[in-house]
Amino acid sequence: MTDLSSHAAIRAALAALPEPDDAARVAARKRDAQLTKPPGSLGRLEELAIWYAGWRGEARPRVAAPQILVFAGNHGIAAQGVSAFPTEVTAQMVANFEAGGAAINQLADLAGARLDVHALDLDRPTADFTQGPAMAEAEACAAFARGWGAVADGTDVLVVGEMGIGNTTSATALASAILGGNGWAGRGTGVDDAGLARKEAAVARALAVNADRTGLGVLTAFGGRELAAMAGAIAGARARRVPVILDGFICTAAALTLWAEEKGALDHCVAGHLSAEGAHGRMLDALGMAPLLSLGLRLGEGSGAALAIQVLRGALACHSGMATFSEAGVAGG
Ligand SMILES: O=C(O)c1ccc[n+]([C@@H]2O[C@H](COP(=O)([O-])O)[C@@H](O)[C@H]2O)c1
Ligand SMILES: Cc1cc2nc[nH]c2cc1C
Repeated sequence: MTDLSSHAAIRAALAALPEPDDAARVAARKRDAQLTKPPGSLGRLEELAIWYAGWRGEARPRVAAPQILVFAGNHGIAAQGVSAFPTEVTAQMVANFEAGGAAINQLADLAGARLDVHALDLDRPTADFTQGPAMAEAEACAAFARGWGAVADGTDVLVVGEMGIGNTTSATALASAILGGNGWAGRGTGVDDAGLARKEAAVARALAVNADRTGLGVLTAFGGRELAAMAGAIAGARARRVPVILDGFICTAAALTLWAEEKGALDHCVAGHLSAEGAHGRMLDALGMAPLLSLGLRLGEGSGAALAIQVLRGALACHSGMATFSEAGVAGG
């Protein structure tokens, strides 16, 4: 069992994460060059397939066992009037996930994905981070470990999603602390101008009150448990050589904390989509990631990333299934 019981232990685990398999990546690139298409004509699908092949250690892989993890948490900061919805909605939506009634249930079914929902102490919200850290170190580490351990045996691509009223304020504080600058706050579930001003004020106070600017430090200070669990799942997937498709604003903010610790920590991740939450694109730019889809979604739950599983499948169907020029007797390859 990997020790994840402190920031120091998690840092050691992050430093030990595996790199992609170079031989598989080279073989996949060679195969791509031989397929019956003009070079580069499958656009980003080509690099996507080669990236996936490297992480899986196979030159002709397929996605057979996608997993979607949804983590739910409640936030002390929600009491500051930073969301358009009441905090009870977090638990109510978890019940909806369990009954099969949410958007992510439909998209998981469509992708043939296993869906696991982890509700993290919903009746015990994190502390209001305008007063001090949202979590104690041990609490954040426990949530991180829960995420790390939630990746199922046999999973070959992971989507991480979340549900948590107030968590766009948490994600905004993370982005502000790690990337600096202003303008990270957006409308989340649909706050009005006054709500947006409250979010901005809350984040400014939070940054003044919490001094630690390391990735794990800010995750503990501003993160909900669901953000810590998402970070843990993203890192835990890497430990198992499972590529990850990132979802929207909150998921990317959780991922950003790993990047702040180790610049290569997200090499096994792609951005599934561009959220309509205003600053998501800026966050992806900072990570050097281009989203696969841009559909104006701002739901969370892993919804945009779940749709992007099918884009990855398309890339691999072509890469692994197409004939080469010599196999098909097509001239010019
Ligand atoms: O994924 C996104 O980009 C996204 C953008 C805006 C809102 N959300 C969802 O809305 C909730 C947080 O919004 P809020 O206004 O309560 O901070 C949370 O449950 C998220 O899943 C998600
Ligand atoms: C209804 C509802 C569903 C959600 N799913 C993810 N975040 C959400 C926020 C709300 C408010």
